[in-house]
Amino acid sequence: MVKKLLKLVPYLILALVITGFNSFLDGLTNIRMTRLLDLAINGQTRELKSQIPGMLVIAFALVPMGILVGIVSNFYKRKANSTLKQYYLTKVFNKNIAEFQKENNAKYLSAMTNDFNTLETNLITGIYSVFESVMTFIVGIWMLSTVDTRMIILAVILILINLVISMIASKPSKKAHKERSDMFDAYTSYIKEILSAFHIVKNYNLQQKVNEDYNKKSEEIQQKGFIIERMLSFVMSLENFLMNGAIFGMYILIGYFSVKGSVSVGEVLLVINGVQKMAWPLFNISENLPKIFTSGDLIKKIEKTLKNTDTYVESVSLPDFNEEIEFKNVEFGYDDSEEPVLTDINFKIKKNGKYLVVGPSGGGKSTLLKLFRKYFNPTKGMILIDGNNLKDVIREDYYKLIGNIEQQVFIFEDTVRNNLTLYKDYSEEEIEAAIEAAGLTEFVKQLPNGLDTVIYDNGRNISGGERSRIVIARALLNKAKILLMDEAFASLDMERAREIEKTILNLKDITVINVSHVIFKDTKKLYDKVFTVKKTVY
Ligand SMILES: Nc1ncnc2c1ncn2[C@@H]1O[C@H](COP(=O)(O)OP(=O)(O)OP(=O)(O)O)[C@@H](O)[C@H]1O
Repeated sequence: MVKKLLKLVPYLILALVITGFNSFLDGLTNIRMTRLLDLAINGQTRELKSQIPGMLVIAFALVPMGILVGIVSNFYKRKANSTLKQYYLTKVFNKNIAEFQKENNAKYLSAMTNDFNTLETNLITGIYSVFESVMTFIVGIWMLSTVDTRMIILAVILILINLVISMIASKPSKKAHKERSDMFDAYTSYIKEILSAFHIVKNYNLQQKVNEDYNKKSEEIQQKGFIIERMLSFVMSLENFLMNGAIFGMYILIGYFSVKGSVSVGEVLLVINGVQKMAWPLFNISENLPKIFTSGDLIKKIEKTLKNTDTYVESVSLPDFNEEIEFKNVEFGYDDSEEPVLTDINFKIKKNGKYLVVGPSGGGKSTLLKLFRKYFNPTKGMILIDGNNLKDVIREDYYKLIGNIEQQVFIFEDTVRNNLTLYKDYSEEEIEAAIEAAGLTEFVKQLPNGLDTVIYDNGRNISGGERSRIVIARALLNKAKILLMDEAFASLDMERAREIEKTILNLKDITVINVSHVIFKDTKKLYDKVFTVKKTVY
C-alpha cells in the first residue's frame, strides 16, 4: 500500500506546486497592499497610481489560481482514493478461497468503508493539508521577514512547539484509533448479520433484542470516538495557549518597533496579517500530523487482512484434464475440529464419467467437494489429477477446467445474457444450447426483453428454480471439463430436476460429480458409480 502511495507523489507535487504558487501570489498581494497603504498615508500619489495596475493584475490572477488549486488538489485526492481502493480489491481477490472462507468477510467491508474513510481524511487529505499549511506558513514568514528578519526566530520557535506537541499527541491517539477501527470491524459484521437475518428478526419478534445489542455496540464506538476527540481537544487547547502566547509576543515586538518609529503603519498591518497567515497553518499542521502518524498502524492492519497465510508455491500447470482424478489415502480435518471429517479415502474417477455422491447429513459430502474444488488441501494423503498432485497444480489452471453449481446461487445485477456468459464471448447457438439443456427456454421466451432483460438484486425478480437453472446453464456454457454439483436440484420441482439431470448425464465431454439428496431411480442408473460418503468414501 505504501508503494502505491509513493506512486501518487507526482500528483501531490503537481497539486502542491500550484497551491504554492497561489500562496506566493497571495503573499505578494498582501505585501503590495501594505506598501500602497504607506504610500497613501505619506501622500505619494504619483507613486501610488503607478503601483495600482500591477497590484490589480496580481489580485485578479488569484481568482483563476484559486479555481486551479481546487481542481488539482481534488484530482490528487480522487486519484489517491481510487488507487488505494483498486489495490485493496485486487488484493482481496488474490486471497485463497479457503482462507477467505475461514474469515468473517465483514472485516473487508469494514476496511473498504470505515478504514478507507479514515485514510482519506487522515492520510490523503492530511498530507496535502500539511504541505499546503507549510507553504502558507512560509509565505507568512516571508511577509514578516520583509519587515524585520528577527521575526523569523519567533516563527521557528512556533514551529518547534507545534511539532513537539504533535509528536506527543500521536502516541495515545494511535492506540485509540486502532481500537476504534477494530470496533468498526465487529460493528460492520454485526450489522451485516442482523440485516441478513431480517426475516428471522421479524418472524420471531426479536426487534427489542436487536435494538438493545445495536445500541450497546454503537455506544461503545461513540465512546471511543469521544475519547479520541477529548484527547485531541486537550492537546489543541494546550497548543492554543502556547501559540497565542507566542503570537502575543510577536505583536508586542512589532508594537515596540512601531513606537520606536522603525516600522510604518503598513508594516504593522503586514506583520499582523503575516502572523495570522502563520497561525492557521500551524493549527492545521498540529491537527493533521498526529492523524498522519496514526495512519501507519491502520495501513499495517489493512495489509494484514490481505496476506495469505498459506504461501505454498504451486508449480504444475495443467492445460487440460485427460484421464483421471485419484484420492490416495486422503484424510482431511478443519482447523478447529479435533477429529478428521474425512479419513482413509481411496477412489478414482475417470474422465467423462458420471458420479453420484450420497450419504447421511454431516457425512462429509460437501467437504469432499471442497477438496475437489481445491478450496482445501488434504491434511494427509494426496489427490492426483492425471498423475499430478492437485496441491501443486496452479489454481488458475485448475479453475479453468472445473464448473461449480453450488447451493448458494449468485446472480449479478445485469442482463440474463451476461449472467449466463459471465462477460465472455459465446455464439448465439452455444447460448441457445445451454439455455435448452438447463430448461430455460420457456423462461427466456416470456421475458420482456428476452436475454437482454435485467435481473435485479441477486435474482429478486425471478424464482429460486430459475436462478438455479441460470447457474446450471452458466456452467454448461463455460464448457467445464469437470462439473461439480452440490444439491444443484434442491430448489427445482421433481419433473424439471429429473429432466435437467438427464440432460447433464447425457453430455459426452464432461465429467460430472453430483452431490445430491434428490435421487431418481431412472436417472440413478445413468451414473457410472454411486459413492457413499460417511467419514470415508465407499
Ligand atoms: N468450515 C467448517 N469448519 C469446521 N467444521 C466443518 C466445516 N464445514 C463442515 N464442518 C463439519 O464437517 C462435517 C461434514 O460436513 P459436510 O458439510 O461436509 O457434510 P455433508 O455430508 O455435506 O452434510 P449435509 O448433507 O448436511 O450438507 C460436519 O460434522 C460439519 O460440522
